[in-house]
Amino acid sequence: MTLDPSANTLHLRIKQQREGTSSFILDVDLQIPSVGVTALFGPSGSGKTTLLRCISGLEKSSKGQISLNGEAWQTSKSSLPSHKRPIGYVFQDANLFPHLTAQENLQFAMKRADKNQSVISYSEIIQLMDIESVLSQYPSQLSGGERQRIAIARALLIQPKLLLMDEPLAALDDALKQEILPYLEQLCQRAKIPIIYVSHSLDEVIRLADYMVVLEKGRVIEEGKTQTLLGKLGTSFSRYHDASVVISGVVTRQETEWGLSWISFENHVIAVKQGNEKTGDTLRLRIQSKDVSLSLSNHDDSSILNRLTVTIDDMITDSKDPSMVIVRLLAGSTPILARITTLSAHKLSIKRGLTIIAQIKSVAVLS
Ligand SMILES: Nc1ncnc2c1ncn2[C@@H]1O[C@H](COP(=O)(O)OP(=O)(O)OP(=O)(O)O)[C@@H](O)[C@H]1O
Repeated sequence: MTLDPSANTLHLRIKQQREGTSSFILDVDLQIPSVGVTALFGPSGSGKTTLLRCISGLEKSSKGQISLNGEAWQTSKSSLPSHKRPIGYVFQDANLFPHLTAQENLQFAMKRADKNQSVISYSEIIQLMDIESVLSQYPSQLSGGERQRIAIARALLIQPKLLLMDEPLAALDDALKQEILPYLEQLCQRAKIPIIYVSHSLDEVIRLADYMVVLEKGRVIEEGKTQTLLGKLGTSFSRYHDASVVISGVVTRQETEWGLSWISFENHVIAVKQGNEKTGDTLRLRIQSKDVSLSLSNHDDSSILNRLTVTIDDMITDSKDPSMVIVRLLAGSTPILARITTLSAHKLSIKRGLTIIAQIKSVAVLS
């Protein structure tokens, strides 16, 4: 890959070998979009945290080139020290100063702020993270979710050019995760800077990330737009039980008497439970492969509302469970995955090019 330092991307060409006994080598060559959220995904020990540490300048032995929108932070000849890199960092644990109130923690960050950069104002972030009522509390008096919201606000108040988030929800229980995710969604949609988000959770990645980088043993094995990668067969996550696709569509009809909105994409429509959306709004829908079944005929005597006429594009056996296959379907050019038993695939004579009915049992509205 050629490194074009003038382009509007975060360029990372990094080689880093851990000193000491570890044989781990991180070796990546990436051009990450300079807007939106990029998820770093991969098994434990694949090098996600090491990559974030290299970007932030904490790994002194890292070699290579790092630049954001043409501004070089590291070259083969020089390296900007960590404290001079305009980066906000959110860790798994909030790491707030315990002897300062939430507000004093934020004020401390504001003293470090880059005066030439304006990512977000104090009032905006207080409102976005909904932390006004807890500003006078000390960290020990806050819930885990509140602490993490203060930590996110603090990272943004230094007015960084890049935000790194290393499993920011990992230390929270499921209920707190669900509580904080909407704040993160809002933040990710409104932030004017690139965000790199490390997670083990496909659910978080699907909700938050526009772009995905999958690491394995220090190398990039998959990379691309989230929506495109999710619709592929043979990726590391397509065999997951919660493997899903994301479809963007427009609300074209609402039936309030039935509590439904109809979402159109290409020549297809999908019904979803009506929420706050209005006709004309664009929605992102998540369809899990386990919620899609296949039928050779269109049963309009079925309780399943969403039945799409699709074409079989491809199919693979789940390498971890040979009794299951994952079938890639095309609704127009939009991919949908179905996870069905190998026996069903055999009985239906599933093969490429076959026109078939995809029955979708459940659809989640993402945003
Ligand atoms: N301080 C260290 N000294 C030596 N080796 C280390 C050190 N920290 C991590 N490693 C090794 O570097 C490799 C990458 O670790 P890293 O923490 O970057 O992975 P990760 O993908 O973030 O994992 P996890 O998802 O578990 O956080 C691993 O093999 C790990 O054992």
